[in-house]
Amino acid sequence: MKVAIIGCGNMGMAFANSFIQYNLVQKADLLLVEKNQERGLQLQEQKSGIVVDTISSKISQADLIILSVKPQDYPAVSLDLKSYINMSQVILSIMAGIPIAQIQSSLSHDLVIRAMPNTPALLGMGMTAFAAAEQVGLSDIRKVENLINSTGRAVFLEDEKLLDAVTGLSGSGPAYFFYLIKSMIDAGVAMGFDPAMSSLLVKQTMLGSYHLMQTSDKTLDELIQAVASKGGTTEAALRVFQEKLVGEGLQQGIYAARDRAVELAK
Ligand SMILES: NC(=O)C1=CN([C@@H]2O[C@H](COP(=O)(O)OP(=O)(O)OC[C@H]3O[C@@H](n4cnc5c(N)ncnc54)[C@H](O)[C@@H]3O)[C@@H](O)[C@H]2O)C=CC1
Ligand SMILES: O=C(O)[C@@H]1CCC=N1
Repeated sequence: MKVAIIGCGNMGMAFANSFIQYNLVQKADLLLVEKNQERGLQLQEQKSGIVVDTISSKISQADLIILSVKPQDYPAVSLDLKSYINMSQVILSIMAGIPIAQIQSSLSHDLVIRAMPNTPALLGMGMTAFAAAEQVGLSDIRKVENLINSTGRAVFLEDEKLLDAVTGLSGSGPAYFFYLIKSMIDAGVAMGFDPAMSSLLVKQTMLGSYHLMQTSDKTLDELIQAVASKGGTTEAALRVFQEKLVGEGLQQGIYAARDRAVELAK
């Protein structure tokens, strides 16, 4: 399969490297279109594929074209791409917010799949949800799903609109996790630990808790109760979280991310 990736930053290359690692795409069949000169040179040194800096007739040979530029850069990309695209090519967009219909009309092209991955894709541990235009056949959906599976887990959504919620939940989700960990490490430092010790205490706690959650029969509420002794320390912390509306704040943040995804299409 020949694949072209337009925009070879964090996510574009997370995808490219997974395809190569699992032998789904050969390096000779991977066209990397990267506008930034410095980044292009870096990719050339890494020998991950054929690196070019502009969209040209070379792209017409690709079976699949992945759009992984920032949504704000898409209008310029679509103007260039429109002249080279051919009818049988499948477009896979991982851009936040931009709906399938908008991509179809800007490229005058039917076969569009839209996906929302996240950065653990760099390790093959990503979570991606995707939806497809009704014109895309099952065989093309399967091919794209196989590729996405090399970056982690994939779920197909019948309702494309939910992709904005996915963006707020799992697309941006890694940042929320790191934010939480950082806040805990900062609290450890404020209580007198050096940063390395605080980091160890927090990260191992999160790792162990994740595995406990995944292997236990208990619900999340029951797991919380198992830590929070009556009249004990955890209860004291949870009371403050409730007073400060930590849970609600987190939820409001997630809705704001979802709403921003909707705005990015405008
Ligand atoms: N970073 C993340 O956690 C996630 C990002 N996304 C989406 O993935 C897309 C890319 O995000 P990142 O990889 O984080 O951004 P990035 O900034 O790391 O990569 C974008 C790349 O596109 C290149 N570029 C811009 N205009 C170009 C053009 N005309 N031709 C060729 N290359 C061009 C830039 O030089 C840059 O290297 C965005 O649309 C974002 O919404 C989706 C899920 C998660
Ligand atoms: O922040 C963003 O816009 C992108 C989409 C999901 C994660 N990063």
